[in-house]
Amino acid sequence: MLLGLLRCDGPKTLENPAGPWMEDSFDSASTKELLEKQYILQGNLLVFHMSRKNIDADQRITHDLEKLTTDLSGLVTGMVKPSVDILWFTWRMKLLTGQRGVAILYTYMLLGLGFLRAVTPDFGDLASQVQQSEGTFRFMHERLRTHAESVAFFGGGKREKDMIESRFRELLDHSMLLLKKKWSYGILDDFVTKQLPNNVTWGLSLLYAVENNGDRAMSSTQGDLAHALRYLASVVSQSFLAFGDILELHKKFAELSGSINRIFELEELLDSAQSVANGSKLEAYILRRRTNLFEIIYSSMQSHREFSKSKFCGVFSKQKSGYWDSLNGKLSPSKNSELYSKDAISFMEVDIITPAQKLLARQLTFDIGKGKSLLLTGPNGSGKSSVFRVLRGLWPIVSGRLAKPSQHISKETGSGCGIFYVPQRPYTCLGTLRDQIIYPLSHDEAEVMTLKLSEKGMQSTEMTNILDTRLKNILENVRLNYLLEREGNWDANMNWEDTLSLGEQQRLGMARLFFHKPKFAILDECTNATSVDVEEQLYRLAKDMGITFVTSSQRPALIPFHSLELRLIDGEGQWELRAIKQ
Ligand SMILES: Nc1ncnc2c1ncn2[C@@H]1O[C@H](COP(=O)(O)OP(=O)(O)OP(=O)(O)O)[C@@H](O)[C@H]1O
Repeated sequence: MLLGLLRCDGPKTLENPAGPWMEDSFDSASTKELLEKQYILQGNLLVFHMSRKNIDADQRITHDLEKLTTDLSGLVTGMVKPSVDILWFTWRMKLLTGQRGVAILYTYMLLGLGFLRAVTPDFGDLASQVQQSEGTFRFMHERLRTHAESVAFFGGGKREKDMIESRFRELLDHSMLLLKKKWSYGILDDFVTKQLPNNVTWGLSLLYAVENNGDRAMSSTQGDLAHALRYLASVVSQSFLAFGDILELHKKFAELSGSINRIFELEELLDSAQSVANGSKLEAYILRRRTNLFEIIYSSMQSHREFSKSKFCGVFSKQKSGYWDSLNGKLSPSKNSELYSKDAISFMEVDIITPAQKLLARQLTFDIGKGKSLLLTGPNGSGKSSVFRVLRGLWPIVSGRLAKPSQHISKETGSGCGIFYVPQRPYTCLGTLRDQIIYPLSHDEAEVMTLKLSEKGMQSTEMTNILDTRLKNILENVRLNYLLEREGNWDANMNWEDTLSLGEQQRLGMARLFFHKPKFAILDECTNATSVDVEEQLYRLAKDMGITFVTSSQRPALIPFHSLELRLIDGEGQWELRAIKQ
C-alpha cells in the first residue's frame, strides 16, 4: 500500500513537509539579509534630503520589504513543488502513453503559457501603484499626527481632511482597478490552467484506452483495464495541475515585479547618493545632514512624547487621562465662556490650567484693542503657549470668559479672518509652493478670496495670475523670492519640510500670515530662528498692514513693536501686566 501511494503521490509525500520548512528558512534568510540592508539604509536615510525626491522610504522599508520577503519565500516553494511534480509525472506519462502523450502535454503547456502571457495585464505596475498610494496615505497620517497642534493652530483641519480623503480615493481607485483586473484575468487563468486540462485528461485517457484495447482485451480482465485507466487519469490530471501551478507562477512573478521595483528604486537611490557622497565634498554636507537627522529624530521623539500628553491624545484615550476624567467631574468648561468680539481680544478672569491640572495663570485678565499689541514673556514652561492654546480653543476655559474675533474668512466679502495663529513649530503642508502660502485654504478657495477682493467677472486664468502676483509680492516681503526662482514656478511640489531650513519655514509661516491679513495675529515664538534684522522687518511689515499681534518671544528687539507686556512670573499662577513706554 505504501508502495502504491509512492507510485502516484511520491513527490507530494516528500515535498509537502519540505514546503513549510523551505518557506520558513528562506523567509528568515531573506528577511535577515534584507533587514541587515534595512539597517544600513536607515543609517543613511539622510540621502533623501539630497535627492529632492519625495520617496516614501518608511513604507518601502517596513511594509513593502516584509511583503516582498513573504512573496519571495512563497514563490520558491511554489516553484519547487510543481517542477518535481512535472519530472515525476512526465516519467509516469511516458511509461503509460509513450512519447505522443508527453508531446501533447508539453504542446498544450507552451500554447497556454504563450496565450496567458499575451493577455496578462501589467500586474507589476498596478501593484506598485497601489503600494505607492498606500505609502502616501500612511505617510500623510503619520505627518498629521506629528504636526497635529500646528495644524490645529492654523485651523487646517478641513484642508488636511480634504487632502487625506483625496489620497484615500486614489488608493481606492488603484486597488479597485487591480482587483477588477485580477478577477477577470483569474477567470481566464483558471480556465486555461485548470478546467481545460481536466477535460483534456479524459481525452488522453481515451487515447490510451483505444491504443491498448486490442492487447489488453486479449490479456487482461475488464477490472484491470478500468484500474489502469483510473491510474492514468490521475497521472495526467496531476501533470496538468503541476503545469497549471507553473503557469500561475508567471502571474505571481508579474505581481512581484512591482514590489521588487520599489525596493530596488530605493536601493539605487541610496547607492548613487552614497557613492557621490563618498568621493566628493558632499561628504561634509552629508555629515552635517546626518547630525541634523539625529536631531530631527530626537526632537520628533521628544515632540511625540510631549504630544502624547496633549489634548489630542486625551481625546483618543479618554478613560486613561486624568484630565478628561476630571473634566467629566469637577473641572468642566464654564458655560458661555467664549464670546465673539469684532475688534478686541479680552481675557476675563480666565484660569490657564494644563490637562495635568497644573494651574499656570490664575484669573488672567487683559484687553487687547486694535493697534495695542501685547508681548507675552516668562521663563520656559511658564505657560506662554498654553495661553494661546486656550485662546485658540484647544484647551477648554475652565473658569472666566474669553472674547475674541472669528477665525473664519467672510464668505461674502472675502476679507481676511479676524484672528490667525502662527505656532511655535513651523508646519509645511504637502503640496506646491503656492499651497505653502495660502494654507489652510485650497487653490480654489484662495482664488475665490482673491476674486472677492478684486473685480468681479474675471476669467480663471486672470484669477490665477492675480493670485500669483500677490503671492510673489508676499514672498519678496519675507525675503524668500529666491525660492520661486530656484524652483521655477508656483506648482513646484516637494517635501518642503526637508528642503527648507527652519528659518525659511518660519518666514513661510509669516508669508501665510501676510496672505490672510488678519486683524489679530497670534505669534508664538514663530520667528526665533530668523536673524534679528529679518525679524524686525517682518514685524514692521505686519504693523504697516494694520495687524495687531500677540507675541510670545524672548527677544528684546521686539519690545518696541508692542504696547503691553504680560509676564507669566513663575508658571504657578502669578502674572503681571504692564504698559510698554514707546
Ligand atoms: N498637554 C499637556 N499636558 C500637560 N502639561 C502640559 C501640556 N502641554 C504643556 N504642558 C505643560 O504646561 C507647562 C507650560 O507649557 P507651555 O508650552 O505653555 O510653556 P511655554 O511657556 O510656552 O514654554 P517655552 O518658552 O519653552 O515655549 C509646561 O510645564 C508643560 O510641561
